[in-house]
Amino acid sequence: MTAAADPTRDPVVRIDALTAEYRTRRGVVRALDEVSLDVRPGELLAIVGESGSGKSTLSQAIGRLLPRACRLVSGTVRVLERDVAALDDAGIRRLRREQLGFIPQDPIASLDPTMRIGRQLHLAIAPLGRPTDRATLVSLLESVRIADPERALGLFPHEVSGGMAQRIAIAMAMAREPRILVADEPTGSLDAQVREEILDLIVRLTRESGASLIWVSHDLGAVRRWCERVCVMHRGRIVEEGPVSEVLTDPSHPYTRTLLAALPSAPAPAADGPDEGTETT
Ligand SMILES: Nc1ncnc2c1ncn2[C@@H]1O[C@H](COP(=O)(O)OP(=O)(O)OP(=O)(O)O)[C@@H](O)[C@H]1O
Repeated sequence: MTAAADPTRDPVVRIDALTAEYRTRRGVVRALDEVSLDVRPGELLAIVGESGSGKSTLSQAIGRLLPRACRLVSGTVRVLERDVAALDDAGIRRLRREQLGFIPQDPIASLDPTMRIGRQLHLAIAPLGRPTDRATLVSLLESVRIADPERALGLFPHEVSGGMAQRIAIAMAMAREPRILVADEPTGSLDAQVREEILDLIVRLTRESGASLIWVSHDLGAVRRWCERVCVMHRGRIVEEGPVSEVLTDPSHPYTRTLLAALPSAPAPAADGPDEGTETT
C-alpha cells in the first residue's frame, strides 16, 4: 500500500451493483453484471481479466464515457461522492477536467496530428489557469523524463515514438493533478522495455501525487510487480478481489487460477519496480 493509501478514508470511486448492456445487431450484450467496487485514496488498483470480460466498460463508466450503444441498466457510479449519472453536462466535464486523468491505450492517436507537441501541451494546461510559458512546458516534459524536452516541443506526433507519445499523454493527464487516474492498457502498443519504463513512470507519478490509479491490464506479471490490489473480471462480473500478494499467489477462484496458469513465467512479486531512468525511446 502506498503511504497515501488509507482504507479508513472514504473511497474516491464507489461503484455499486452496476449493470451495463450494449445493444448490438445480434442483440443485447451484458458487459457488466452487478459490479461493485470501491477505490481507496492513493491506491494502485489493477483490473484484470480476459478480453471481453468488461474491464474497459467498467473504467469508462467511471468518467461517464461509455459509448452510445451502452446503457446502464442499474446501479450507481460515485466519484468523490458525486453520482456521475446525476451530473449535468457541465458538471461531468468539470469532474473529468478537475479530478480524473485518463491515460490512453493508443497515445499517438490521442494526440492531434496537425499540431506540434508544444502547442498541444499549451492547449491542455491553459484552461487550468496555469502558466504556459516555454519553461513550464519544458519542466512538464522533464517530469515525465523526456530526454530533450526543448526539441520535443517542436515535434509533430508522427515524429515521436510510441513511448514518447505516452510520456506526453501522461504529462497532459498529470498536469491536471487528478485525484483519480484511469489507465486502460496504457502500454499495450509498446515494446517490452518501454512498457516497463512507462509503468514505472505512471506508478511513480501516481505515488508522488497521492492519486489513485485504476489500471486495466492483461499483463498479470506487470500487475504483480506494480500494483497493490487486483480485481479479476470474468464475463462482466468481479469474481475475485484483494491484495495482489494474496490473489495472485493463492487465488480462490478457478478463473483466476486459469489466468495465472496462462502466465508464461510468473516473476516473483517485488516491493518496488525497476530503477528510475530517463526516456530511451
Ligand atoms: N461498442 C460496443 N458495442 C457492442 N458491444 C461492445 C462494445 N464494447 C464492448 N462490447 C462488448 O461488451 C463486453 C465487454 O467488453 P469490454 O471492452 O468492456 O471488455 P474488456 O475486458 O475491456 O476487453 P478487452 O480486454 O478486449 O478490451 C464484450 O462482450 C464486448 O464485445
